[in-house]
Amino acid sequence: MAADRSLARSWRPARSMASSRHAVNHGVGEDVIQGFREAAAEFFRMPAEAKLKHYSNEHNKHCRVFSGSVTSHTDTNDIRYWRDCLKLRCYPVDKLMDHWPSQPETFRERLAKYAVAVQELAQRLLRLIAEGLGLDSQFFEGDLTGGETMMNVNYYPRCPDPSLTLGIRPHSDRYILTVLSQGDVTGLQVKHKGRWIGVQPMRNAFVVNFGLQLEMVTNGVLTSVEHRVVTNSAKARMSVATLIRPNMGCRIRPAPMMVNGETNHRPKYRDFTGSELIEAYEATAGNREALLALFRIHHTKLL
Ligand SMILES: O=C(O)CCC(=O)C(=O)O
Ligand SMILES: [Fe+2]
Repeated sequence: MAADRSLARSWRPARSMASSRHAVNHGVGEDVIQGFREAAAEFFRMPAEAKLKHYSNEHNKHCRVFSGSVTSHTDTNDIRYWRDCLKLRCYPVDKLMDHWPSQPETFRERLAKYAVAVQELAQRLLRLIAEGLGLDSQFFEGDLTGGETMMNVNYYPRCPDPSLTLGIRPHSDRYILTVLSQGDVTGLQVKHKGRWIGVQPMRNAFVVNFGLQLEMVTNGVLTSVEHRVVTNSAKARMSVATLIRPNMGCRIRPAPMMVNGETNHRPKYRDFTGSELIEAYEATAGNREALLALFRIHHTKLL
């Protein structure tokens, strides 16, 4: 497929690559991206009462609005989180769209187009990642990515004093892959060699972030990206994160192709289910090191 070759040239990962990249030439139409972004922005512009009916802190709901975010267990100061989030399950669309907000009127139709296009892009990226790792190109298909896809539509209002707030705490995403549309306002930062570095927005490009599940499935070859969002006093910001998820009951383990008996290639992580991953993620507030520690195998050294 021509689009695949062009995406591969711009994107194909090497072994041990950096864990957050921009995807361009991705084949998702500007009308699809901007169409959904406009509908989502309109959702957040609705009066508080209209949004309030979706408000919930129940994690299992298919669609909910909430504000702020839990305090990271690594926070020692009193940071406030400056975010409203519309969190919903977005794919497969036919099964889930009745749960989505019915206002604004264009919302469901535009989300359906966006969710299908981004799902297809994620599948193409996963095939390229598998090939880049020397795995079968279909390696990630099936249980590892077969759960209902999640979406965070994040809205960060202008903040009078950004020094007192964060948009989102430092975290790695939990699953295989996140495809993020960050719009054209800065705010996303990734950790690189111990420092936070801003990811400059590129119109219509997607930021692709590797998640913790991918880090463990590749036995640490592809590392998950730690990221956070800072606020600003000049402009509100909106991002749309699409998270590809496993079937919750399936067993997840380092890919057999990536482990063997040699010291450097022993399995670094034990096997676990998608539900265990979620539990561990909640317990560690998405902190990469703390979460990986819960699944790490400690091999005894033979003298
Ligand atoms: O707003 C962003 O750019 C990042 C959002 C994010 O990290 C998330 O929803 O998990
Ligand atoms: Fe994230």
